[in-house]
Amino acid sequence: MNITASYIRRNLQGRYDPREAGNLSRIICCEILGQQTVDYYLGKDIILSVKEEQELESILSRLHNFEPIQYILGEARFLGRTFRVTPGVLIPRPETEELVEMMLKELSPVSRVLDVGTGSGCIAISLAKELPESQVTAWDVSGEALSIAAANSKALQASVRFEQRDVLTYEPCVADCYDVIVSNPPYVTEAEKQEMEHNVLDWEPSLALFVPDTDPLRFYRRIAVLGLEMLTSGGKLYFEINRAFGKDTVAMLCETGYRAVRLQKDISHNDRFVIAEK
Ligand SMILES: C[S@@+](CC[C@H](N)C(=O)[O-])C[C@H]1O[C@@H](n2cnc3c(N)ncnc32)[C@H](O)[C@@H]1O
Repeated sequence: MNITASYIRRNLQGRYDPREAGNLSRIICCEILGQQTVDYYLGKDIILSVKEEQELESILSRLHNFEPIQYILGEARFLGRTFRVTPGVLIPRPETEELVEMMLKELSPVSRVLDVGTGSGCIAISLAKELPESQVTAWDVSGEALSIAAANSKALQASVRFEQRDVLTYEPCVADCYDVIVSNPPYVTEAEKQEMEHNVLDWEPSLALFVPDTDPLRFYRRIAVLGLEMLTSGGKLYFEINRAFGKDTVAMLCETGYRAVRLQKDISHNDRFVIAEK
């Protein structure tokens, strides 16, 4: 193992488990310090300039504070594309990639799609890129998230209309007509905070994460009600959900009048997606 990689691993010992420390060491050496991956795995040493040594110390101190590596890099990968991320937006998750992959298999190529709570824009932009004949609109209440999403859209040359909307208070108008509404809204209950890792709790935006214990389905219920007005007949809802509330979400959608409601598991066998038809 190269000297820098073993120094990084030793430095992160106790803060990260050995597998994660190894992964971080590879990312730092290859993606930040510019070492070729093959040289990294061959254990070749890197000669660091004084500036690079200082940069390495700064990265290690940020990692000691549990800052996610994606915020340190300033980017995250989602379905083969690179998205800019800052602590103003949620870091896109693999489960959300699964949601988009499922949608790409099921959606008509010419769809009017609304993404509620777009964050980095990962869902909306991926759909717009993969379904270029569709019209994609994306809402978020956070101005900071919208400006990052818009920058990502521009960098990836996607066509997405971004609108600042609070879905909890928004009243639809006649122009709101969609074939599909997708959302990965905040869904972590306050009670679940205790089980969360520092890198999420201390760094990712609370606005993107939490819902009150007393009303864990608040976003899903509101979007379902809006969907009754804003979806075309046969239009679909696609939700990413908290694995603890699959059955409750299905029951709520059936009571609200949706049909063909299905609950799907993610790759880790957790209840993770709910799809419904108006
Ligand atoms: C879990 S994040 C999802 C971000 C992104 N769609 C993803 O999958 O990575 C939820 C998003 O909902 C937004 N949000 C929170 N409250 C909202 C509200 N009342 N109206 C609209 N968006 C809201 C947050 O700002 C955040 O960007």
